[in-house]
Amino acid sequence: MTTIRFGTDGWRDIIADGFTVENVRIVAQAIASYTKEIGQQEQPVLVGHDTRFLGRRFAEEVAAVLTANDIRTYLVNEAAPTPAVAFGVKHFAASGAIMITASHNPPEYNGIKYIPEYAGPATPVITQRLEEWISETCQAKSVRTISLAEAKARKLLQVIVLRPHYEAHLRRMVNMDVLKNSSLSVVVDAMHGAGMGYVSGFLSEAGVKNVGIREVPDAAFGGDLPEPNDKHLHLLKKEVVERQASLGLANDGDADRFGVVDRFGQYITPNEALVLLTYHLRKNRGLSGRIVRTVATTHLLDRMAKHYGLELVETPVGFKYVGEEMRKGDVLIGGEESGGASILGHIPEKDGVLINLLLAEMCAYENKGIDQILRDVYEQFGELFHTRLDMKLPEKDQWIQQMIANPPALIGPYQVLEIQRVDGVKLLLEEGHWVLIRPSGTEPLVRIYCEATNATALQKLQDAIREWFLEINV
Ligand SMILES: O=P(O)(O)OC[C@H]1O[C@H](O)[C@H](O)[C@@H](O)[C@@H]1O
Repeated sequence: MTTIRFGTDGWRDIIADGFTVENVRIVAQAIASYTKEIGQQEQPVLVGHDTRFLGRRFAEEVAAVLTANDIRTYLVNEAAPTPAVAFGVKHFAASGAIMITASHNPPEYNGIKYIPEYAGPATPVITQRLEEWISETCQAKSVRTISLAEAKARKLLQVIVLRPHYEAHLRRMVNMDVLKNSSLSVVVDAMHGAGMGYVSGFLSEAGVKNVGIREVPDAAFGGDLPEPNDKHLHLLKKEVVERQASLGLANDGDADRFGVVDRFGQYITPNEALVLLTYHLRKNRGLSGRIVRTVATTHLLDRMAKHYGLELVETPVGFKYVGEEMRKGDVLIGGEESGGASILGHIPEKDGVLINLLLAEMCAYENKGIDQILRDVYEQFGELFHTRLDMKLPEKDQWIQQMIANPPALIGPYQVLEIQRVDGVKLLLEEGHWVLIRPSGTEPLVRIYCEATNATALQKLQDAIREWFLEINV
């Protein structure tokens, strides 16, 4: 039997290999046992799924196990974004939610995210306890399950409509009037995921000219990955340019991540989007609070925090850590380099739908293209240059451990001034450049992030790093 592990953000495995009905039932049973252990069995549990292959079927299997354990189960009536399901946890005062999704992974994957009662990603303490319950469930072979008909007859199962509640909340978070009066035209790319119709529907309601692409469910994701990054947004780039739109907005498979393209079809990185949003929330919305970013996220946010007199908090990679800070309160924006963010007044979970709408709102407020606003930001705060290398190394763990224990004293011509070990190893260099080396928690990769205060320095850092790998023949 394959081991079920909760990685950076839930359990993911290949459908019919590790991700089987049997294993899904085991995870559901473990969550049922955990829910009872923490005394929350009287509250309902939400069950949602995205557009992946067999998503509905797996969600029903989960519901059958929860109800067999006498836990009231609210099964979401259709494919839904992870942030909508997380919002539903708060809205329905649930003890938590089980979301069937493998986020932006390839189509052959599916997975489970557990969202506890605070409506954000499960903390490592919780996932560790779940893993313990999983192994106990396997040993004791203690999975309970009943038919959905019986669950309904015993009034334990209810199919719920979630979307209007989440949309009502979005209307409170986004300034519809500003959008209404704008001359924006947007292309929205749902990448065949659960975000279908959410961003485009909201924009239409606000009277913003927009067109949706890849807004039909496709478990094969059109032969692409539902990952809204530079590599996978070629269609959106093309459509934005061809239609002479002012903005392109995308979401990943479960719509917790965002992706942005400017009017020239140029990709806007999540680091840039975070900087833009911070600027917008301060300048146009007059909001205040702490800025939370992961170790891998741009230090331009630090400059902005300093300028605005706001506290900056750094966390390890993973929105579970950002969310944890948000739960302490007073966070203006929490975000990460991989395309996740949330803001003040929202749930402590990354929400690609909300972020996309806020970026459109920003363009409407400023009456400018996102590229122009970015230039304004750079004029005021200076520009930083960043990149990420994802490396497949044969001896990954050994290499990383060595790097963490004995990092180099020099990277290219730049001396290491400070070593931090919050997540992997982060080397703060001369002139304000930095390099972070860490193992991915979701893929068998080493991630190397670099940020420099000028483009030449970034190139020198990248060259130096490539040389390390030439030495070990990768
Ligand atoms: O770099 P990794 O460990 O692979 O994690 C990358 C990302 O994975 C998931 O999407 C998490 O939700 C994110 O919070 C995290 O940033």
